[in-house]
Amino acid sequence: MKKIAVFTSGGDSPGMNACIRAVVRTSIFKGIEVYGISYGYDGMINGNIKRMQSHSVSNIIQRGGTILKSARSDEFRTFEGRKKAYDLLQKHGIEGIVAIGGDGTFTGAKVFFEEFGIPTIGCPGTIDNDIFGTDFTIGFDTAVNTALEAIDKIRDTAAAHDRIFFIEVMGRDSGYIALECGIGGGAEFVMIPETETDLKRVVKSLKNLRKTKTSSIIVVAEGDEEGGAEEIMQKVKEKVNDPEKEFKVTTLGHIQRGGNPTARDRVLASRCGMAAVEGLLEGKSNCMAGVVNGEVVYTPFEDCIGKPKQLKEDHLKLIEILSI
Ligand SMILES: Nc1ncnc2c1ncn2[C@@H]1O[C@H](COP(=O)(O)OP(=O)(O)OP(=O)(O)O)[C@@H](O)[C@H]1O
Ligand SMILES: O=P(O)(O)OC[C@H]1O[C@](O)(CO)[C@@H](O)[C@@H]1O
Repeated sequence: MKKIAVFTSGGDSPGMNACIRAVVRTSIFKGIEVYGISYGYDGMINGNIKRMQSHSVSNIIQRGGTILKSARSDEFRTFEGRKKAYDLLQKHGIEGIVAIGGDGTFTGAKVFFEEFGIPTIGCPGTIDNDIFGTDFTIGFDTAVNTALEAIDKIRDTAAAHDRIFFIEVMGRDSGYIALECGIGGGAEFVMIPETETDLKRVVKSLKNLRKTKTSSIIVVAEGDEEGGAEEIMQKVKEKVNDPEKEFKVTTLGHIQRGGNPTARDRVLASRCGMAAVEGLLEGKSNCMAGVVNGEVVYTPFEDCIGKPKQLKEDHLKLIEILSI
């Protein structure tokens, strides 16, 4: 293999740059040419591709976002779009691809590999941590710490004014961020898409609030089946029906996707990026390089996408027991 390409796709995540850097520098170390595709699959279709050198990735390890930009591409979902992407890669003589992104990115990569056969390895770049085959995804640790910092600050006001705060964190289909910062932020309740939300229990607890505590922090993953934080707050407020109790909502939003990656994310990104290039050179394909129990592991895309990543039962129990 003499030429490979790397791109980032789906939602950006802190650590993607560290991963790009690892892919570029490992390739150069191994004596192969490396190309960067900008704007994910759209860039692959439109020919947004350029050769990268070691200096192309200087001074980026500490930066959030992605120097290769990211996009969600509708055209790549069509066979015609993917054919255009294949023709473009052929034109440049690309023999292997590193795809940095989430489960959608890997779904696209799997379809593309099955149709056109260009060897592809993924790196798990998403804040959601919802990918099977890696204990953590690149960006998750940073996102959780950002959310946690915000929750700590909100807690000051909650405590000072005896308020009930519903804090919405990201996670369209996944409760990992909510659960982790709910534990770390000492939340009374965490509402996530993976488990049934029992609003009656929340209402009962808030009705009795003054007997035990004076304020409350409730973390809501945006994809909870009962709705977002605003909708859930309205439902709960109506049932609690107590004008003495003050309800507030804060939506953290994209603040969670930005910022300098933590040490954990930089190291994970560097390991996955290097492993992706090494995997391609060893003949691996149609799989993701992740880290499980401290070791690099290659997991077929099929499993990364198809197998659910189980939330830890003891994490759910922690919230219930420690918030009494
Ligand atoms: N079934 C599919 N066929 C072809 N391409 C797909 C398919 N599913 C997803 N893709 C491509 O992958 C891109 C990225 O997917 P998506 O928008 O779901 O983000 P993601 O990789 O899951 O990242 P995040 O977890 O941050 O949202 C899509 O915009 C689309 O171009
Ligand atoms: O920035 P966008 O395209 O609105 O995407 C937001 C989504 O991206 C994620 O951050 C990562 O998949 C989700 O948690 C969130 O719902």
